Amino acid sequence: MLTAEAITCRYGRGPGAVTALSDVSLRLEPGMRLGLTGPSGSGKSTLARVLALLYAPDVGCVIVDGVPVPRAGTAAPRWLRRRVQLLWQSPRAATDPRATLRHVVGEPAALVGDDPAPVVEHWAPRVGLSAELLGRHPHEVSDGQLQRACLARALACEPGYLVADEATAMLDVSTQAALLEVIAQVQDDHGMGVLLLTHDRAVARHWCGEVVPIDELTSAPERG
Ligand SMILES: Nc1ncnc2c1ncn2[C@@H]1O[C@H](COP(=O)(O)OP(=O)(O)OP(=O)(O)O)[C@@H](O)[C@H]1O
Repeated sequence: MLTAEAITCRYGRGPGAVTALSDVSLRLEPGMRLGLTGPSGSGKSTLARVLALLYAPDVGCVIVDGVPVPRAGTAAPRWLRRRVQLLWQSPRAATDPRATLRHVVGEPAALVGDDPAPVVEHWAPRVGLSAELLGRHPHEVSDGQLQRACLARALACEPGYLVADEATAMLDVSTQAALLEVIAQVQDDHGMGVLLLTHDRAVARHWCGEVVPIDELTSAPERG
């Protein structure tokens, strides 16, 4: 289970500080498909980053499979960070423009000193990336193709939980459906929990077993 317990997250200090999340609690079970909806600025990306252990909250804690994540100042161990993978809204911001898609997909294996080739061979076809596309750089592929590479990279970590932050928002309807179908298939095979954060309630309702508006978990962002 991936748990956020009473998370409060602020940006800045003093009178200009923004409270992006206030006392948010959430549970994501393995195999669950949970949709979290909210308008722009409601704190979705902040929550996504807290859950993916990229931001330490000011108050509260994240618990991954029963293991509380260390507070700010102490890096969470790599195995814990790999358990929760984040699929970003913008694949271009999440990839090195100099890396080929093959390197993007193989990155998690390379980082731990494993041979990336078998990992790429396994995951690229699953997300619909051909060998020819794998040889291209981000500027030589479409957003949808690059997001497929980012999805393969996330899945190559064999995460227990996938947090998708507006991950299909920039894609056309058919590419969006294809990507969600890949996630659904991998979820069926591996039982990972998926949190879909989106402003699009129709997509969330169509795809998720349960949909919760973020303002039911938190107060709206406020000054101070
Ligand atoms: N680095 C930052 N510094 C200061 N304020 C920030 C920062 N990042 C986000 N915020 C503020 O925190 C609040 C929540 O932002 P967040 O990006 O989490 O919302 P969101 O729901 O993901 O929005 P969007 O859908 O537009 O990405 C907003 O008021 C935003 O302006």
